[in-house]
Parts: sequence; C-alpha cells; structure tokens
Amino acid sequence: EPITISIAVGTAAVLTGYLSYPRFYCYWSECCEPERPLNQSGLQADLRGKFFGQHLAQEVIYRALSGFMTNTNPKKPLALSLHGWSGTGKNFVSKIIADNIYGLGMNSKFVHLFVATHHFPHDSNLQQYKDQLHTWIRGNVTLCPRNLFIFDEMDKMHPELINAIKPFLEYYDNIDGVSYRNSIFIFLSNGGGDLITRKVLDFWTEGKQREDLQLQDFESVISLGIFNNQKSGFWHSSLIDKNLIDFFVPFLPLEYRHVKQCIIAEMQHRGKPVNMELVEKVAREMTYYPKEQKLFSDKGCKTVSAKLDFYL
Ligand SMILES: Nc1ncnc2c1ncn2[C@@H]1O[C@H](COP(=O)(O)OP(=O)(O)OP(=O)(O)O)[C@@H](O)[C@H]1O
Repeated sequence: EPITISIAVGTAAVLTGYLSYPRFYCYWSECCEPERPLNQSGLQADLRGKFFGQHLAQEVIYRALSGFMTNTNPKKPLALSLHGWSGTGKNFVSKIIADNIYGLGMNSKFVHLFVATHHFPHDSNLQQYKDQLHTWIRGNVTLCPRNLFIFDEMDKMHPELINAIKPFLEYYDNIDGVSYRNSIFIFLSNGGGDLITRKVLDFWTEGKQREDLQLQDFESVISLGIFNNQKSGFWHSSLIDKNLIDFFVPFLPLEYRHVKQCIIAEMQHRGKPVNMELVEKVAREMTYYPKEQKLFSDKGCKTVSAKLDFYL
C-alpha cells in the first residue's frame, strides 16, 4: 500500500531526525538551556535606549546580571531588590531583563511573576501560600536550574511569606538535591521610595547634578529604611539581616524631561510621528511634586500610555 509505506517512511525519518539531533523538538517547544548566555549587548542597548532617568539602576542591573551569568559556579542565586515610587520602571526593567535572557521574554515558561495582591491576597491562607510557593519554586528549578522569579508588590506581601523564600537565596550547595544557585530572584517594592525621593531632592537643593548620585548614597539608606519600616514588607526581614539581597537598586523619581522621553518612546512604539506639541501637552498634564518645586512626576511614566490613547 503506497499510503502505509509513506506513513512508515515519514515516521522513520522523523524518528531518525529526533534521535540523531536530540534537541530537534526545541524548535517547537522552549527547552531548558542552563548555559544559555545573557544577551549582553541587547541588555545594554535596551537599558541605554529605552530606560530613562535611571542611571544607577542601569549600571547596577547590567553589571550584576553580566557578572552573575558569566560566572560558571555562582555561590548563591542572584537576588536584586528594586525600590522606588510607582511608575519609575521596576516592572519595565524586569521585562527588559527577561527579554535578554529568554527568547520568549516574560512569556517564557522559565519566568515566573508573582503579584502579592493577586497571588497571595488573604493572610488567613498564609500556610497554603507558603507551601504552594515552595513547591512551585522547587519544582521549576528541579526541571531547569536557570529560572527567573519576579515578586511584585513586596511591600504588600506578608513578611512570613518573604521569609519563606529565604532558604532558596542562601549559600547552600543544594537543598534536598536541588541547587538554586543559577536562578535569579527580583523583588519589586515601593518601600524606600520616600527615602530615595528625599535624597534626590536634597541633592537637587544643593545644586548638584542628579547623574552624580552614586549607588553608595542609597544602599544603606534603603536597606536600613525598609528593615525598620513595618509597612515595607522587609520589616526585620531575615533576607536583609542575613545579607541575602545582593543589590538594592534605587529607582529615582522621574522628572518632566524623563516623562517627555517616555511619551516620545510610546509614540514611536505605536508607529506614530512624534508630535512635540502633543509631547509637551501630555507631559504638562501629569502632576508633579513636591508642591513647591514640582520636580517629580507623581506617577512616573505610568499613565503616559493611557493619556496617549486619549489623544492619538
Ligand atoms: N524609567 C523608565 N523608562 C522608560 N519607560 C518607563 C520608565 N518608567 C516607567 N516607564 C513606562 O511606564 C510604564 C509603567 O512603569 P512600570 O510598570 O515599570 O512602573 P513600576 O515602577 O513597576 O510601578 P509600580 O510600583 O506601580 O508597579 C512602563 O511600562 C513604561 O512604559
């Protein structure tokens, strides 16, 4: 029978291809690639070209990721804690990171986003959340050592749940046979945003350039500030007193000029011609604080897209 012979030959060809090239199926399905390198030039270009007003975050994130991902034997997973007011780019930069590690970016099955108010809304279910989180992290890292776990709204997460993540961030070689040392944990929080703003404002009042702010100006301010703040999510957190966070990354409040950059980027992203009159109009519509100086956009760039929907 010609049809039966064709099916047999086809099956044999597929099987031969599969056996002689075991990663054949990776063309159709995303495979675990523990050795997959970071797209360093892509990350640098994205941070420089798309991410505005955050010279410190740009530098720390690039250095931390490049160093971690070129280290063949890291002693612990990478833990970054991003702090700043709403709309300053914490989720945005997390997406940039995911895009430059995994081909499918945030849609990769190795990227896991947890949003405190969505995934862990009720304190009464705390034990259940802890168990689920534990199982989820362990299960995924067992399948593939290189995972990216992003925890948004850390300031709204129960401190006990945060402490439950602690064993995964430790300097252990492995826990019950699973090594977490190649994974990346990113924590996003508004906690410390007030301290960051105060520092930037003081700097401005002294007549200094924002771009001269150094990471050292912020690291202890943030870690001590959130450790001692009951509402930060990190209140007396063992992640801090055991030094398990590798970098505290400050997100500075965005100024009028940065808001304009966001508007221009959004117009270009939508394939629209850049209309500078509209750019100024939308930027002026945003509200700025403190009341006297009107320096920083109180929603960062967060409402830019919605405002453009209205005008475009
Ligand atoms: N620094 C920035 N550079 C470029 N675009 C930005 C920046 N900050 C914010 N945006 C734009 O604003 C949108 C909202 O920002 P994003 O969600 O990253 O803020 P966030 O800091 O995570 O806020 P929240 O604390 O409320 O979650 C982004 O999708 C991006 O388009």
